[in-house]
Amino acid sequence: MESLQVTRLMSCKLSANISHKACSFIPSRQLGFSSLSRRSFQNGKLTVARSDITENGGGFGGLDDSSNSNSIEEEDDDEEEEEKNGLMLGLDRDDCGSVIALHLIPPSGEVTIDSHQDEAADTKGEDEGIEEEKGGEEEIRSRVTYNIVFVTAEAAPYSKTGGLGDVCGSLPGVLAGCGHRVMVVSPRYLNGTSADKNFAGAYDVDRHIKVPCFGGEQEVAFFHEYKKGVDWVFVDHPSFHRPGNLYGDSHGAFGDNQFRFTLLCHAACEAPLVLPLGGYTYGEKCLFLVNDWHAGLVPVLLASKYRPFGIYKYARSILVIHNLAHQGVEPAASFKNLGLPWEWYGALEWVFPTWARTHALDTGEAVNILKGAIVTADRILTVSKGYAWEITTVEGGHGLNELLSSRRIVLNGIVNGIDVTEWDSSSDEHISFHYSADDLSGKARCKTALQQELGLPIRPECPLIGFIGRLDYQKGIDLIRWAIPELMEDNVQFVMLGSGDPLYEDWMRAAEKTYRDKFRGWVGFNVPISHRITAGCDILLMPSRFEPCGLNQLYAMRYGTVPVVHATGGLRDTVENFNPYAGDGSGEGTGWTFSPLTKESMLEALRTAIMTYRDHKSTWEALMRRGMQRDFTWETAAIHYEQVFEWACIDPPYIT
Ligand SMILES: Nc1ncnc2c1ncn2[C@@H]1O[C@H](COP(=O)(O)OP(=O)(O)O[C@H]2O[C@H](CO)[C@@H](O)[C@H](O)[C@H]2O)[C@@H](O)[C@H]1O
Repeated sequence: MESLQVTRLMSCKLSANISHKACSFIPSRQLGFSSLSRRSFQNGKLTVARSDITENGGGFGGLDDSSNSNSIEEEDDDEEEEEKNGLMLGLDRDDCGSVIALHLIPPSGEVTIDSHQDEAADTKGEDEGIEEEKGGEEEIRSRVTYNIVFVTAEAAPYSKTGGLGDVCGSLPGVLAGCGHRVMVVSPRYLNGTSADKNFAGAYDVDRHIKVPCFGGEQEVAFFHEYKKGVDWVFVDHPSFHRPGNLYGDSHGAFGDNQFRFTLLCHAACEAPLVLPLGGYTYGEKCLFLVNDWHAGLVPVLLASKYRPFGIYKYARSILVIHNLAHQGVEPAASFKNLGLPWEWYGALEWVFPTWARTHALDTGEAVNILKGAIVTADRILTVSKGYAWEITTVEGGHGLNELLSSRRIVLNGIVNGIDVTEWDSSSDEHISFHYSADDLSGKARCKTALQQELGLPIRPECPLIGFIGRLDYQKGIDLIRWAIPELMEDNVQFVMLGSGDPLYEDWMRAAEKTYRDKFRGWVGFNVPISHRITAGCDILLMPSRFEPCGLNQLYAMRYGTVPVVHATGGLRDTVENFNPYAGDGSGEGTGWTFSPLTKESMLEALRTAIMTYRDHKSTWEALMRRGMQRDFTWETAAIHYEQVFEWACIDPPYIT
C-alpha cells in the first residue's frame, strides 16, 4: 500500500443530519470520517476539511449525492478554485451506506508518494494517518497515527484516587505528542468540595444522548476541555455528583457503581461518533484503551451492540489491567441492566467456587465485567511484564488466570512511565528546596523541612522511612503494622501517608500517639504532602502483597529516595536489588527487593538499607544517583504502547 504525505488542506462542505440518539440494538447511522478529517458545524451544515488524502487520479464525480443525504457545496471562491483543480476520488461507505471516508487529492502537485511498504502500512489501511520522516540518506520511515479513546474511571488532575488516575492523566498527553489524536472519556465527578474546580475548564458540548440500560433510557451529557493536546471528555450524570470519593464514602463503596460505570461505557462508545470535538468527530475507526473493570463493558458493547450492525468494524479495543483484584462482580440478575443483548450473558457469566458461596442454595452465579472485557478485547495489556506473567498463575490470577492464560498470545506487559514534569526534584512546586543528581544538598534540606512540618525531632542523621499509598490489603499495611513495634526500637523515624481501610487509619493515629518522637501517620489524600514525603525521606517502603506496577517507587527513585520493596510484579521489574560486589566493587542496583513477604524478611531488608545509609555514605549516594538517572519516562513506555497498537490493528477484530 502506498502512503502519502499531504501538504495542502482541502475543504468542502457537507450538510448532514446530525441528530443522534444512542443506539439500543439497531445502531444509529453516523458519519464516521477517516482519521484526519476535520468537521465543524456552521449554520446547521457540516464542514469537512481533510488534511490527508489517498493517492490516485480521478475527479469530484466520485461523490454520488443521490445515494445519501449529504450534499457537497463549494464554500467560497478560493475554495471553488481549489476544488476545481483538486480531485475527489470517491467515498468509502459502511454497510449502512453511511460515508466513512472521502478520497481526495489536493489541487497542486504537492503530494509526495511513498512507495515504501512496511508491515504497518500494509495492514493499517488507508484510514490511518501516515506521516513520513526522511532520515539518513535514502531511509524513509512511516509513522502510523491513531484515533485513541481512553476510557477510565480516573484521570488526574481531574479525578484521582491512585495510580490509575496518574496513568490516564499523563499517558494521553504523551501519545498526543507522538501525533495521535487522543480523547479521554471519564466521569464528571462533583462532590461539593474544592475538587470540583478541577472541572471548571470543561464546557457542556450540548450533545445529550440517551443510554438504554437499567430498565430505561438514561440521559447523559458530555463536557469537554481541550488541554495539552488531548480532548478530555467528561460524562455527566447526576449519579456522578455526590459527596465522597470517586467510588464510595465513609459507608463503603457506592451501591450503584455498576450503574455509574455502565453509563460511562455506553457514553464512551458513543462519544467518538457524536462529539464534534474541535469541529469534527473521531469517527468509528478508533482504538479504545479500556482501563480496568469500570471501562470493561466497552469491548463487550463493541462486539455485541455495534459490530453486528456494521459500526466500529475497524475499531480495536485494548484492555489495560491496572489491578486484577477489582473485577466489577455483581449478582447474575443484574445482567439485564447492562444494556447488552441476552445472548451475550455467557461473556460475563461468572460462577463462584463452592467454598465462596454464602449458603447451600447459593448457586454462585454472577456477572463479572472484567471477565467480559478479557474475552472480548482485541488485546490485553498490564502495567509491567512481571504482572503480565503473575496474572496467568493461580496465585496472582484472582480466579481469572486460566482465562488470561488462554489469551496469553495477546497479553503484554508495559511498565508505566511517570510524569517527569510533575515529579521533578529540581522544580517541584510542592517542595521547599530543589535538588538534582549533580547537587543533592537540597534533599537534606527537604528532609529537615519535612521533620519540622510533621513535628518530628529534626535529626538529619536519623534514617527517615516513608510509606505512601492506599490503606489496603494489597499494599501490605498489615505487615507494617506488625513490624512497627520492633522497628521503633531502632534509631529511625517513620512517616505514613494514606487513606482507606478505617482499621488502618485508626491504627496510624494510635501509633502516632505511642511513638511520638518517631512515627507520624497522616490520614488522608494529600498530593503536596506526598511530594514532600517522597523528597524528604531517605527510604521508601513498599511491602505490597501484589503490585501491578507501582508508581511510588518510581517517584522515589527519581527523588533520590531509596526503595525497599517486596519482590513482586512491577516492583521487581523496576527496582534493581543492590549488589555491593558488582560493578568492580562499586556496587550496582537502585534499592532492595525482599522475599518472601514476611515481617522478618522486610525488617532484614530495611535494616540492611539503614546500615548502608549510616555506615557507607558514598555507597548510599551512588544508590541514590543510580535511581535518579533511571529512565522512567512515558516517552519510553509510549513507544511500547505504539507497538501494541500496531499489533492490534494488524490482527482482525477478535470478535467480528
Ligand atoms: N494518601 C495519598 N495522598 C496522596 N497521594 C496518594 C495517596 N495515596 C496514594 N497516592 C498516590 O496515588 C498513586 C498510587 O499509585 P500506585 O501505582 O502506587 O497504586 P494504585 O494501587 O493506586 O494503582 C494501580 O494502578 C497503578 C497504575 O497502573 C499501578 O501502578 C499499581 O500497581 C496498581 O495497583 C501515587 O501517585 C501516590 O502518590
